[in-house]
Amino acid sequence: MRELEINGLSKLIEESVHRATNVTIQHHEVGRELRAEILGKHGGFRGCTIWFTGYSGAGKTTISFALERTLCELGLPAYGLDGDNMRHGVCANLGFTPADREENIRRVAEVSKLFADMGVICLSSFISPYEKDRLKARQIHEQSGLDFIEVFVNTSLEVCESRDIKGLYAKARAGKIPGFTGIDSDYEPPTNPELTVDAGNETEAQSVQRVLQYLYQKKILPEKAMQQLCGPPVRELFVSAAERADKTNSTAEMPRVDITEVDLQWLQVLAEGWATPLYGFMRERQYLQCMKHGLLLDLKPKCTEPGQPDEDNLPEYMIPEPINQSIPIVLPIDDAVRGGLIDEKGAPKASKVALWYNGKPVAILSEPEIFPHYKMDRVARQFGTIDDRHPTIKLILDSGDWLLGGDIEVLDRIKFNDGLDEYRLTPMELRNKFADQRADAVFAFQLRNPIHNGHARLMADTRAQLLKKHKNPMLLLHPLGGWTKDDDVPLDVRMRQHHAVLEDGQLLDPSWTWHARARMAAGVHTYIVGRDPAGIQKPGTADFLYDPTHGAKVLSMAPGLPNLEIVPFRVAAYDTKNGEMAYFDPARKDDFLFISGTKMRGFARDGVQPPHGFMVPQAWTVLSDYYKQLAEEQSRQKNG
Ligand SMILES: Nc1ncnc2c1ncn2[C@@H]1O[C@H](COP(=O)(O)OS(=O)(=O)O)[C@@H](OP(=O)(O)O)[C@H]1O
Ligand SMILES: Nc1ncnc2c1ncn2[C@@H]1O[C@H](COP(=O)(O)OP(=O)(O)O)[C@@H](O)[C@H]1O
Repeated sequence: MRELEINGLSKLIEESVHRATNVTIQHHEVGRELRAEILGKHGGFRGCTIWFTGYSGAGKTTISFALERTLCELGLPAYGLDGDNMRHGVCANLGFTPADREENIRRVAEVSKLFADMGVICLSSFISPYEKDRLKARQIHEQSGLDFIEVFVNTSLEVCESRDIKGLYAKARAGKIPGFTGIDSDYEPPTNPELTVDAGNETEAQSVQRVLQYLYQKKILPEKAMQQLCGPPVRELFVSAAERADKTNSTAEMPRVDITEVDLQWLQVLAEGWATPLYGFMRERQYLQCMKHGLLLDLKPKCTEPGQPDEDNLPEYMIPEPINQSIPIVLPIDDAVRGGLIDEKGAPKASKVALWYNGKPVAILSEPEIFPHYKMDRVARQFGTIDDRHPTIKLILDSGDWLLGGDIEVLDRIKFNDGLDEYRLTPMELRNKFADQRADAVFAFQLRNPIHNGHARLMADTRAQLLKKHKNPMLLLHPLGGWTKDDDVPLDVRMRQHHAVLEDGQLLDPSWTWHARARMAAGVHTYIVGRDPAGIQKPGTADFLYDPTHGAKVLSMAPGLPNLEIVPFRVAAYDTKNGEMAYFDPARKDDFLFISGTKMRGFARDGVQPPHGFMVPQAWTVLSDYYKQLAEEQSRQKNG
């Protein structure tokens, strides 16, 4: 036996395998489909092997066991096979010579194949240092018609050695473990893995998320499970870095459409995945679904009329359930632009159009579709009035009479270069932040005003409420960017004011706060909802355009917003008796002083100090300094 260990056991095994001559493959009576039916609450056969390779300490076990837990919790059968564990059983008689490693990989590949054949997602983590052994493992699977997904856990030897969680590198350096991978035994990195994870630089959660995203793309992770995990999947519309130069050059050959700043903002919304699952600017079909039903029902490219066959039932056009979409995302063009894009029969001249902003191509729109822009209909439905003293109504009514729909590829990240781009995280970046912080619930508070202590109290109370069900609820503080009312406090000043509130730390603790703009695509589950957004007034009057309570009521019954929890907004006002912001108590209504956004701005403008306890003092300083500066500028301009 000792001799065998030294010479390697694999020779003997090879011989014994070859010795098994009079054997015939026996066929099962149960096939993969039936096994899948028994195993999976998600239906369909999903058996495959995900093979993690990398140095000892790279993160193979950590990632695969985290995946095993996540997949099992989602109702997907998964099993982690691990080098250390297998070497306590099936491979207990193998050492670490190249021949023993070869036999180790052969055996575990065969075991993995059986798990995968049964319908299990098999997570195999083995150093598997040699390319030829991994190739053999792949062949073992592919010969049986099973997917083999090689994941290179690419952590450098230096990082693995510095981690040295089992103390093996120290021993190997001291010469106590001969043939240790990376020290005196080779590791051949995969040349063409299905996926590489940068586990030396990213967090565990990010590595796990990357594998999950891959499994989702390969349809091993079903849509429903992915949604359960992190909300609706995010559809980003950027070209990849590798394609950027070629695609940018190709725009020179395309018809050009110049877009406005507002169009560019919508392009950003589309590109970053805020409008998931839209592929681009709405075509007529999606525009009608949105305007007339307030929902996205599918992503099919063509409209049909009664009696016409409704084709295009391709999986990429279907969505599992209707999604709320009450705002159209469209690209208006005028007669002249339309004229340049169509031939004499009215058909598009080119299959691709370049969208330009500020003298630069920013996106490619494919398979263009041009349809009429019924602006009055749009405005009346969306705003409940056609009064063009409302600035957005005016903007729409002044825009082109046609809409240009089509799939979009955005050439580069859209930046606004106003010093605030660092806060404009994409939904995927936000999800990663939340995952890093191990947030198990995310709640959002959107505002266009500075934060006073009543707001802060509401956010803190919401967190306390969520802590009854969750371990680490995080707040997404969501100041509105873009155009707001002319007399609003500008975004950069509000951001500084928000920072001052967070730095004070008494009401809002920065450890559970991340500020940025966001929507559900970023993984938000809980909203704090008050009155209708921004309390819009009838132009030229002091009356509300909508019933102020309707916003919350409508949202609470809106279709197509699954898994959204709404925490009611409780009105806070200044309690003059106790000298603090508190929830309004109708029984003591005379004790309360309501300080609206307008009143607050008025105080700051007039240099009036708000009552003690209304706002964090440093945050008030940010505001009053801004108004002081504004007044000085105005008087300078007046004087010359
Ligand atoms: N000489 C030597 N080289 C590498 N690793 C060693 C060695 N001796 C013991 N160990 C421990 O065994 C684990 C690796 O087993 P594997 O089955 O994955 O190795 S291999 O694929 O056959 O190369 C490995 O576990 P991980 O750290 O999880 O990779 C080590 O804990
Ligand atoms: N992105 C990451 N992915 C996986 N593990 C990570 C990551 N970042 C840090 N680690 C840490 O690295 C160590 C990896 O150990 P382990 O999973 O046992 O590696 P292996 O199975 O490859 O030997 C763990 O302590 C883990 O917490």
